[in-house]
Amino acid sequence: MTLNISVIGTGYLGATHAACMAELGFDVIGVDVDPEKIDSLSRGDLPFHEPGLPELIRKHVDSGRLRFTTDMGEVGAWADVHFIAVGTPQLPGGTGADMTYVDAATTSLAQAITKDRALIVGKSTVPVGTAARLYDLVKAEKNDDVDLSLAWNPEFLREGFAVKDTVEPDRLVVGTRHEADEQLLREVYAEALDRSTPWVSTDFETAELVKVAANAFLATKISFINAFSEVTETVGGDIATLADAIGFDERIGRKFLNAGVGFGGGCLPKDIRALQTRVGELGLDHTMRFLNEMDHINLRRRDRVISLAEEILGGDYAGTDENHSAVEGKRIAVLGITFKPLSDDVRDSPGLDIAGRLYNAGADVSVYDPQGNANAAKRFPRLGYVDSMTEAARGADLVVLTTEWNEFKQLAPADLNEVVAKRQFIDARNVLPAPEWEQAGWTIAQLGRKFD
Ligand SMILES: NC(=O)c1ccc[n+]([C@@H]2O[C@H](COP(=O)([O-])OP(=O)(O)OC[C@H]3O[C@@H](n4cnc5c(N)ncnc54)[C@H](O)[C@@H]3O)[C@@H](O)[C@H]2O)c1
Ligand SMILES: O=c1ccn([C@@H]2O[C@H](COP(=O)(O)OP(=O)(O)O[C@H]3O[C@H](CO)[C@@H](O)[C@H](O)[C@H]3O)[C@@H](O)[C@H]2O)c(=O)[nH]1
Repeated sequence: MTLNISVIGTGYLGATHAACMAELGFDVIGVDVDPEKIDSLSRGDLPFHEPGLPELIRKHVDSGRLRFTTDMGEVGAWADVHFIAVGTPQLPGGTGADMTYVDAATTSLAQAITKDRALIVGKSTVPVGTAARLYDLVKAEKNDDVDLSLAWNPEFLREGFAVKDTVEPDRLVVGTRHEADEQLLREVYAEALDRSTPWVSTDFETAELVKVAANAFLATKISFINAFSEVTETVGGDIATLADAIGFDERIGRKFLNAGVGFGGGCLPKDIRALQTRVGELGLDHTMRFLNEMDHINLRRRDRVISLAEEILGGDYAGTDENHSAVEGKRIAVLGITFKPLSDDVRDSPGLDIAGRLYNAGADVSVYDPQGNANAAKRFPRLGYVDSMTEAARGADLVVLTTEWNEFKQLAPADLNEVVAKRQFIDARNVLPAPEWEQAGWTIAQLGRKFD
């Protein structure tokens, strides 16, 4: 018997998971409360940017193996395995995770299930203790005629590589309370298991904690190198060489040691905050206090870009008095508004934060991003969004590179020499060859390098 699969929540995670499950040969229905998203996906159109995913969605919508609906009743009567992939954003005005969506989705799903046997599988990133709570909730919903259970299977995909990470994950982690639930998940992931993908079978708490531990570790690596950036900016030295040199040690590794304007996105920042909040609720706030420092190091990188802009644009006056910033009235081009390349996601994006702060300080800010303009404009409509790098830089007193898209990494001084008003650049991702720019008459500041 082939399994029918539903995915509840069709955002970055859910739409990817649904399409990849269809690619693996299952019949899949994606469910969302957002009718516009469902209409778009039903036509085979992906409402966000993720390389390789539009082709997969279209392929399986056309083949009939992948459908989308807003009707929970439809999947309750149909699917054997239901993945929960709804959002767990930071609470408005708080630091903990907003569990409203996970709770609502799980409750309405459990009520809608009418099959004799079904398994609900949590994929969203949640505070430890959630799976046990939802397990009780789900069990309370059904009488003994229905064999309804719950498992936890956190997701580790990266935006920009979501399809590959889903189809060929580094590892699969499943938290279950029953052998039969684990066996069912082994059927779902049979293809990855055939390729000897590590299979970590564990309890609910470990499964939930593995996810937040992984993100906390990644955030720590980035902030670790960025803390050294603050030192090299003061004493001199080269942060990229330092990262290369420690990265040669296999115990450390070079990945996630790229110094720059730090981490953003819909995951790392909110997940380290939610983890601190959760351990605080458990009376263990001292254990994760270091993450508070990681968060601060990260946010200080954004401040550093603002102060460099003031320093460069202020000239001799170098900075800010009580009422005025040196960026006031200056034209600034911001290249890159997404939190990282290959995505249109602007959630907690360092580039958008910086562009907004420069605008609020009185600068005339012009923004170009290959994919992120539309999403950024929804959050910060007053910035000047344009369709090319050159348009953004035209007449600029300062160019700031905040996301390392390939087209920015390939930028040469000659592309902008005659376009800008002043040859002044902040490379907040350390991707340009500074000496070449200096030779072409540019003042270029890079994070992690001393700037005189
Ligand atoms: N984005 C990633 O790269 C990624 C990777 C791994 C894990 N995660 C985790 O996955 C979860 C989802 O993240 P995302 O980035 O896909 O979020 P998202 O905001 O892109 O998508 C969430 C979707 O859930 C829908 N939704 C909300 N309530 C619903 C309900 N009751 N029923 C059905 N649908 C509902 C929303 O309309 C939205 O389309 C989060 O917990 C996140 O931390 C995300
Ligand atoms: O050396 C580095 C590496 C990354 N970043 C920044 O860190 C952020 C996060 O990058 P990345 O982790 O690649 O993006 P996400 O798609 O948010 O993926 C993270 O968050 C997901 C959601 O939880 C997890 O599934 C992934 O495993 C985890 O990498 C971005 O702003 C990057 O610019 C750096 O500043 N320096």
